[in-house]
Amino acid sequence: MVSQGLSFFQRGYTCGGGGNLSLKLPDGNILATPTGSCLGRLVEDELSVVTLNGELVSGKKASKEVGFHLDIYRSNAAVNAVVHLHSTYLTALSSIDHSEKENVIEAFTPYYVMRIGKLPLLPYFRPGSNEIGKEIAKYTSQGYTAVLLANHGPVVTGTDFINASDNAEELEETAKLKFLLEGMNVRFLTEPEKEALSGMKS
Ligand SMILES: O=C(O)[C@@H](O)C(=O)COP(=O)(O)O
Ligand SMILES: [Zn+2]
Repeated sequence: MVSQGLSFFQRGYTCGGGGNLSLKLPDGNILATPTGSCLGRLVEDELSVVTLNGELVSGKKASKEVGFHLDIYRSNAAVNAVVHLHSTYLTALSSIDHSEKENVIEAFTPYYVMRIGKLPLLPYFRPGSNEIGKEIAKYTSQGYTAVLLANHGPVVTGTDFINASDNAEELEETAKLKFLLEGMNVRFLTEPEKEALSGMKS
């Protein structure tokens, strides 16, 4: 988590104190980034360990978003890691008033289909609000890999921490491509092409 946080930071996927990370430990507790921490300067001994009910076991006070991380774990047993970033292109996308909110990135690459598939836009909530987790869980319980919090940024899950990180990076690059392709005659994947990729989850 420390090295991946630094990698996210160095490659511009996060800056300042934005974003938070968590993963499920073998004993069922959750390792999370402390509140106010910069992902580029995480300290191993300071990482927070909390129970699935949110009680602090060790380390510093956990992220103010640890509640939504826990709601996600409780919503879907296949999720073993959560990555929340304020990455530039996804945060820009989250700040557009989309009329269609069930999926704000129509697929134009197979990698997006294999890792994410659909990206719902959730309403705006104050960061740290208890309501965020309830809204996200409506989607993660159905198997969605990622959601976008309006005027805030992405929340991305994975079967393990590397998978969640790779999913978050692929999603940010897809959003970047979407903006690069703005106004161009994009060829979107057809339904049969998307169906042929189902079961090819990365
Ligand atoms: O946007 C926010 O304030 C939080 O969602 C966030 O990204 C950082 O909060 P902490 O994890 O509590 O530092
Ligand atoms: Zn945030």
